[in-house]
Formats: sequence, structure tokens, C-alpha cells
Amino acid sequence: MTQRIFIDGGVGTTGLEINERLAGRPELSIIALDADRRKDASARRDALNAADIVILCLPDDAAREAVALIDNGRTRVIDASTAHRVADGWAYGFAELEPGHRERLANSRFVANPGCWPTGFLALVRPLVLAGLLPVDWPVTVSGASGYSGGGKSMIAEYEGAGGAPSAFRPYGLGLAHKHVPEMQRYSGLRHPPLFAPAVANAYRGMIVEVPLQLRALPGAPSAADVHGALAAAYAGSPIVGVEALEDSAAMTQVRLEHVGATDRLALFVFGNEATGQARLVAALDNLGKGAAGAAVQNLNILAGLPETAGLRL
Ligand SMILES: NC(=O)C1=CN([C@@H]2O[C@H](COP(=O)(O)OP(=O)(O)OC[C@H]3O[C@@H](n4cnc5c(N)ncnc54)[C@H](OP(=O)(O)O)[C@@H]3O)[C@@H](O)[C@H]2O)C=CC1
Ligand SMILES: CC(=O)N[C@@H](CCC(=O)OP(=O)(O)O)C(=O)O
Repeated sequence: MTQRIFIDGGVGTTGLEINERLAGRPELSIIALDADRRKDASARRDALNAADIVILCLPDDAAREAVALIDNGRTRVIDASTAHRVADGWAYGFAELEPGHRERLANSRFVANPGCWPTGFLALVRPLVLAGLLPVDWPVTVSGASGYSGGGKSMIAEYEGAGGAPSAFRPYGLGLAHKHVPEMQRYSGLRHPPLFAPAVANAYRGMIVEVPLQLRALPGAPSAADVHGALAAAYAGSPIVGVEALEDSAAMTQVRLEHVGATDRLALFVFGNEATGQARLVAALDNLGKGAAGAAVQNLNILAGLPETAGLRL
């Protein structure tokens, strides 16, 4: 049966990427609004209620408004915004979170697509918590760099405007209360908020998320191989998440922001030093790929009972 899909916010940065991934799929029929009606609440209400599945690519307030416009008990929702990620009644759309989670998503009506930063963070940390390698009360730090498309149309305009890029590298979130911290804490299972130190780089897309660990201070002083083993087991056979072999990581001297390019892949690395008992866990992804549009399309496939990677760039 053809699924009717409506992308609210379909001409924004994430919406356009999703449209590209859904083009030419005969099992889906896309409901599109004329340009002059795309913000008209009545036109949106009709489209939202006509769809089997809607994907919201809107600012948080507009996403909440869109959900309120749905007045039937049938339309399913994937929200790419931050509005519902830790809200009651919403499932968290990171299929790889833990065993059984994908099946939970398949049976959900309301799915919150993860933030780009939490996608890298949770991919690295959740398996370690589940394996008992990282105690739930461990003080975890996460840092990294994102392409400026992570800030949507306004940040793209800021970086590509007449004045040129405002900075080559710009740490932000300096109040230590970034909007992604609650979902990082909730879905990792950590008892305390991770210390999150993000930055924007002067590149359109791409993201590096890093969790440094003082392995020798952890209970049992696990090795980098122990950590790597837990990650490799968690993502064995995944067509989307890859864990670089330990010996290959050991031969690397750098990881580039562009590592996965414009794809929906998520690459994980463990860089360890036995002598110091330290490790740097790194996730490389595209903020617009697995960090946004790729995850939304993956979730759409899961909800619709379609092959999970259909339309993805892998
Ligand atoms: N960019 C990224 O890497 C990621 C983004 N997200 C989230 O996805 C959502 C979309 O982000 P992004 O695509 O970057 O943002 P953009 O600003 O690029 O796009 C948002 C779109 O929503 C439209 N819009 C705003 N208000 C309304 C409304 N009331 N009705 C209909 N359309 C409306 C905007 O219209 P107009 O064109 O007129 O401004 C714009 O086209 C946000 O919640 C963002 O936080 C999540 C993960 C990663
Ligand atoms: C570079 C940059 O500013 N990135 C955004 C995150 C983009 C994202 O994940 O989107 P959500 O806002 O939907 O969570 C930020 O840090 O707020």
C-alpha cells in the first residue's frame, strides 16, 4: 500500500535533504504544498491530516503547533526538532540505541528524531553503559565540531553572507546548558548531565563527536580493546554504523570532519594508548545525514515497515 507522506518545513535545510532521499520511491506518495501556502495553517492542517506519516522539519514552536493541528487518531509523526525528544508519549528515534528499540519504534505513533550531537554521543556511550564498562555516575565529557548547516538556514546565511565566515572554529554552548544535553543524559542512562563542549567549523556539513576517557580510572581499568569490543558487538552487521578495526585506528594520525562525506553513515573509532591508560572515542557523521535527514528516512522506513535503508546514502 502506498504511504502518503507530508514533510512540514520541506524547503528548509533538513526538509530538502529528506525530499532528495524520498524522490523516486514508488511506495511513497509525497503531499506537497504550493510555495505560497507552505506556512498557511489551514493548508498545513489538511496536509497533516491527509498523510499517513508526517515528518516535521520545523523550529520547535512550529513543530508543537503542527502536532496540535493533527486532529485524527491515525497520522504518525516523526519530529526532527528538539520539541519532543524527552517528552512523554514520544519514542526516541535512534533505532540502534539498544536491543529491542527498533521494534519499539516500529510500533510507535510519535517518534522524535535525535539531535545530531546526541546521535554521535549515544552511539559511543550507550553500549558502554549497557556493558557495565562505564558506571552510570561517571562524569562524562563530550566535545566536537559541526558543519555550519547544523544551525539551519540562518547559520548558513551567516557563514555564506557577504561578510564571509564569522570564524574558522567557534566553540559555543558556553553556558553549559545546550538543548541536546537532556536527551544525551536520558538515553545514555547516565545519572548526571555530560559536560558538553560543542564548536562550529567553517565547513557546510560534517561532524566529529568525541568522548575522551581516562580508562585507568574506571572500575576494573578496562582496555581500549574492551571498549572497542563492546562497540563492535553493539553494531555488528549494521549497514549504517561502522566501528573501525582497532588496528586500523591505531594506524591513523587524524580524523577529518569530512570522514563520511554527504552520506548517512556513522563511523566510530577507538583511539587508545595502553601506556597512559587513556582513550579517545570518536564518532564521525554528517549532521544532515545520520544526524538529521538520514535518521528521519530510516525512521520513516521502520514505521512504514519498509526496508530500513531504502533511500539512504550509504
Ligand atoms: N540542520 C541540521 O543539521 C539539523 C536540524 N535539526 C532540526 O530540524 C528542524 C529543521 O532544521 P533546519 O532544516 O536546519 O532549519 P531551517 O531553518 O533550514 O528550515 C526550517 C524551515 O521551516 C520553515 N518554517 C518555519 N516556521 C514554519 C511554519 N510555521 N510553518 C511552516 N514552515 C515553517 C522555514 O521557513 P522559511 O524558509 O521561510 O524560513 C524553513 O524552511 C529544526 O528543529 C532543527 O533544530 C535536527 C538535526 C540536525
Ligand atoms: C551547529 C549548530 O548550531 N548545531 C545545532 C544542532 C543541530 C541539531 O541537531 O538540531 P536540533 O536543533 O534539532 O537538535 C545546535 O547546536 O543547536
